[in-house]
Amino acid sequence: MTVRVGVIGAGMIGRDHVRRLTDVVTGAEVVAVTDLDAARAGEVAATAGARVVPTAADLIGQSDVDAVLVASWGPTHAEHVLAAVAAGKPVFCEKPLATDAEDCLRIVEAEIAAGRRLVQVGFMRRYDSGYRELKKILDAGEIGAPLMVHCAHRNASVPESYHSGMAAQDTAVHEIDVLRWLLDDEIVGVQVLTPRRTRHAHAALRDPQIMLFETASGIRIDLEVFVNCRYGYDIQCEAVGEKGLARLPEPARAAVRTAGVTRTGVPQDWRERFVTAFDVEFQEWVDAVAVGEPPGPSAWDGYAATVITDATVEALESGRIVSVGMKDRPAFYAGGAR
Ligand SMILES: NC(=O)C1=CN([C@@H]2O[C@H](COP(=O)(O)OP(=O)(O)OC[C@H]3O[C@@H](n4cnc5c(N)ncnc54)[C@H](O)[C@@H]3O)[C@@H](O)[C@H]2O)C=CC1
Ligand SMILES: O=C1[C@@H](O)[C@H](O)[C@@H](O)[C@H](O)[C@H]1O
Repeated sequence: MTVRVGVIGAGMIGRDHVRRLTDVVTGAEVVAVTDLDAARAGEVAATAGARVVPTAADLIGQSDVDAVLVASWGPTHAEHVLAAVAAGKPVFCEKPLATDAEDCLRIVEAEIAAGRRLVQVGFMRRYDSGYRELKKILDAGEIGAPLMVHCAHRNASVPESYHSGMAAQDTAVHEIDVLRWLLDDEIVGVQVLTPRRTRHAHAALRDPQIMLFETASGIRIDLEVFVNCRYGYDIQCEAVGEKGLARLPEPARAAVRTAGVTRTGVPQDWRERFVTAFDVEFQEWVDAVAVGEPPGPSAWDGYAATVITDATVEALESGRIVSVGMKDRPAFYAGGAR
């Protein structure tokens, strides 16, 4: 079966996912695209031989749209996801599931009422081969019980519109999700430390930040978020356990030796670093939709990520240790932080 996809949002990532669904993934076809900017929608639709539809509501209602991809601005996600669930259609929503925890809960409730898993949130790191290798090592108990995890998330630079809260909401949200999944544990508390500010950050931006998370079982996680590091896009993760440690592999790159030095390139942005993870993420989503299986990261994971990022922003603003106030996980989403 070919999964016919309708796409809401034809901006930077929407355009890239249309290319992926058209040229990389098998078993999918983009049939309709909508964007507030009709010209942009037209341009992107043309690359896939799809048609332009005026609004998101129209697109979700099209009879030949089997599944929906939401790649519009974060504050619009909840409305589109709720409409897709109401129509009984599988929906892939780029992160965040919603910018507000209450909206995330509304989606959770709607999905439970629908009686089957329809929502997948775009946490692509769970599809990265390096993170998957780490997960296998941890699950097999090779390093013993994990005690600490040291992480870094560095971007070369960010636009002027990026504000201090986005370090959690837009950037650390990926670690928050992947660490819940890796450790099969819940984050229960957070503190944020602010070192000396880099002179490359614009005046109102706290950069870098050190986020300290504690899990329910007592694992301590330190995460450096540094979004003006200048040298490239760099993701680090090292789990230390009772009898060893496991470190996320560097992306494979040739080492060049010349003029007395060895050098290995650093990816320049997240698209380059996680391109294969995105490809695998979409192939697995399409395969799951085609056979009616439950998709990947759930609406519950989207809710958890938003609650934890909210607590992280509060910790940054207050300077205090903040407890994460998460509801109990419904049985519908049983199976750990997956
Ligand atoms: N998984 C990842 O690593 C990444 C995820 N994202 C997420 O993807 C989403 C989109 O980000 P970008 O592509 O960078 O933004 P963008 O601003 O480049 O594109 C968003 C597009 O959505 C359209 N749009 C907004 N509201 C709409 C609505 N109600 N109906 C139809 N179209 C609408 C806008 O006109 C724009 O063309 C965000 O939620 C962002 O957090 C973005 C970058 C990386
Ligand atoms: O999702 C992403 C961006 O929105 C965010 O701004 C970056 O910091 C992340 O590395 C990237 O994966």
